[in-house]
Amino acid sequence: QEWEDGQRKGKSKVVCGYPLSIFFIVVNEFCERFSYYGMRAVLVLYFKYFLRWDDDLATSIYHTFVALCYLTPILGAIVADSWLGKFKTIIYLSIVYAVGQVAMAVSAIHDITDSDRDGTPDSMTFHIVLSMVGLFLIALGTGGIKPCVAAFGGDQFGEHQDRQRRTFFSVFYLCINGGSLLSTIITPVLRAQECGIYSKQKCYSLAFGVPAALMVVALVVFIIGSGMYYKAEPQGNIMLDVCKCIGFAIKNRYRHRSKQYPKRQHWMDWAEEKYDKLLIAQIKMVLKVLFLYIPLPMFWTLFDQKGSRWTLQATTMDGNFGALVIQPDQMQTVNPILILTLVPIMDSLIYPLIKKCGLNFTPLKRMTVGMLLAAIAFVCAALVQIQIDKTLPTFPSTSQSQLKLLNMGSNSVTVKLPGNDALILPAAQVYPFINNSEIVENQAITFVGFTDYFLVYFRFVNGMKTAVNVSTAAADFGLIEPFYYSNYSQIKNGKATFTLRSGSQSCEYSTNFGFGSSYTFFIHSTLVFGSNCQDSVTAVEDIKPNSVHMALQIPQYFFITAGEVMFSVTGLEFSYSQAPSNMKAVLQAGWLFTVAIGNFIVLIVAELAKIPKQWAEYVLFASLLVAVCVIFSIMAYFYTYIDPTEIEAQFKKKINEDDEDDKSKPGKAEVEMVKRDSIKCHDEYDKATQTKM
Ligand SMILES: CC(C)C[C@H](NC(=O)[C@@H](N)CC(C)C)C(=O)O
Repeated sequence: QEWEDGQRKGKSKVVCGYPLSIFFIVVNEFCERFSYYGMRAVLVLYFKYFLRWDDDLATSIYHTFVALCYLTPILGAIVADSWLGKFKTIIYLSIVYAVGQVAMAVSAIHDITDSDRDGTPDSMTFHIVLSMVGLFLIALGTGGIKPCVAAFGGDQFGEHQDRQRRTFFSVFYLCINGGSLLSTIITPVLRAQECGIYSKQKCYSLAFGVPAALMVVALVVFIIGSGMYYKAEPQGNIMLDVCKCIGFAIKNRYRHRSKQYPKRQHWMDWAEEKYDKLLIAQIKMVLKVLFLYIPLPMFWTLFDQKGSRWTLQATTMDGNFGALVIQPDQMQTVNPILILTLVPIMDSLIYPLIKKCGLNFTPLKRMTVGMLLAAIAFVCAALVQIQIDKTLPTFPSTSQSQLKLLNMGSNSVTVKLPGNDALILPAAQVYPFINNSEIVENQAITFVGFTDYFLVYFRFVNGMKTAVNVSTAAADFGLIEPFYYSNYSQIKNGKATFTLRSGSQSCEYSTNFGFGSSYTFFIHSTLVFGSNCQDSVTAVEDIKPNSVHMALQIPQYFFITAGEVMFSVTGLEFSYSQAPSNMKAVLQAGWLFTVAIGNFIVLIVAELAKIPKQWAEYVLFASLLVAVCVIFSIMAYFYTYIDPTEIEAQFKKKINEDDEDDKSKPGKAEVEMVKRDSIKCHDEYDKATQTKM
């Protein structure tokens, strides 16, 4: 260890107690996350509008890609810990990653296959194949380097630099969020530009090109620092050894299942006959941590719904912040913004304050609190949803029908529907009606999945005896025959002025459209062209404008982000500090694997539970996380913190002593030695694993 610390000191300058080398690592992470999140921000739109895929295909491919990005860390970690070492793995996979990003940028140049120069690619297959290859390379690169970069950063600190290493992981997390925040703001702006050689189209190539450039910058920065890094050597095919050792322990245990054989302290001790004591101890450390990871995916299940359920929730809310109008998906940037403020507050204020109060706020306690905060976030989301539901229109159930009765005449009429009381409908009025008798089954107008949050649906019903043309300054919505209605059309939210025209006569009607609303405009038979037609048109709200303000989502974002800081930042460092030296990247990959499983749980629970009320689904997720949190806290209570470096040092020392011993006393009975070693090993392992949760 001393030798390793000496190596670290010799390699890199120390600035304020921190090795200078970590500067290159955090800048690399910043650029890499910019590249990843920037590309991801426009990916679904690229699928939909460039490749012309439908929503379902676009969403499925998007989620498959994200899941793949969290599965490939295992591959990267195995390559790093067993074969190439972290440094070379990062370099090689970063090249793969940058090539993938360039492939994406090239795939988005429509001019390449646009031989008829009409602005659309002629060979979509070329663009699809190239972008899929690009995405595969990106998933391999980003996932592969992810566990290596974090662990490589941790490696730069010596044994007695725990505090500095903890700070490094916090800064590392800040860089992740700084990079992602910047890119999710910048790349949509780049996408909105128009570019092209023969014809101008939305500039996806630029939106992918800038992230590609940032990945190249990330690689160059990492290479510049190469002379300063401490590079731990890979120690052979460790994963294969681990699998073989576990397999042997299980087989050996089974062979000696009879009562005549004395029990051993740990089932892994059954590998002692064949395997190195150090390897067995290292496997024990890893298994203990992996066991503790079992409940963790539930946190990510809730966390990753920011991008899906919470964004959909925002589409039913009012994003008008005065001078600023926020798009539903832009609300997600609240998370990195809060990370950038909460991480320093936690590190420099909250944690030291808790310490001052004499409380031992251990990593596992922090993670438990983080889970509870995420559950609280979902309770907040449920409360907001209840408010939204109050403002939503009542849609008929599957056994009901919805009618809208329009009295187009100038006198009131009495309407009698089977099984209902008679009702009087005044002249020029509309009466929405939900009927239990199935007149036309389930005939409600539902607007699921607005194509654009800023668009509003409207239609006109013509109660006049002459045909009427409806137009705005920007569009003509066509002629509506007498006593007939137009199809629904879309218009931007805000104020709109319609021109109603019959022959050479016209009049104007103005109204205001709120976010997410839908209207039926009823033109009265009494309308006189040439005069003001404001009073001769009745606006009926099919769907009320969104009235619950998006700011109400801030508390849920606050709690989920506070939870993330306690859970994720701590978990990242915990996974590093509790891993044996030769399996640091592997445990980082195990940590990221919990994210992938969490994403699959979202799909499974949402598919199986099929809860009709969204607020109830939020409460279900919150309850599941609380239940999992209780299990986790019990498991954490029995977890004993270890110092892998110390354990490994003791084992190495003992093995050296044994070697000396063997040389001086040749022919000593092997069985005797195994027994004694086994006892010693347990003592050493126990000594080094003292602290509980
Ligand atoms: C799963 C996480 C460890 C991934 C981490 N994400 C974040 O830090 C988020 N707060 C970023 C935000 C933009 C979604 C990461 O490494 O990307």
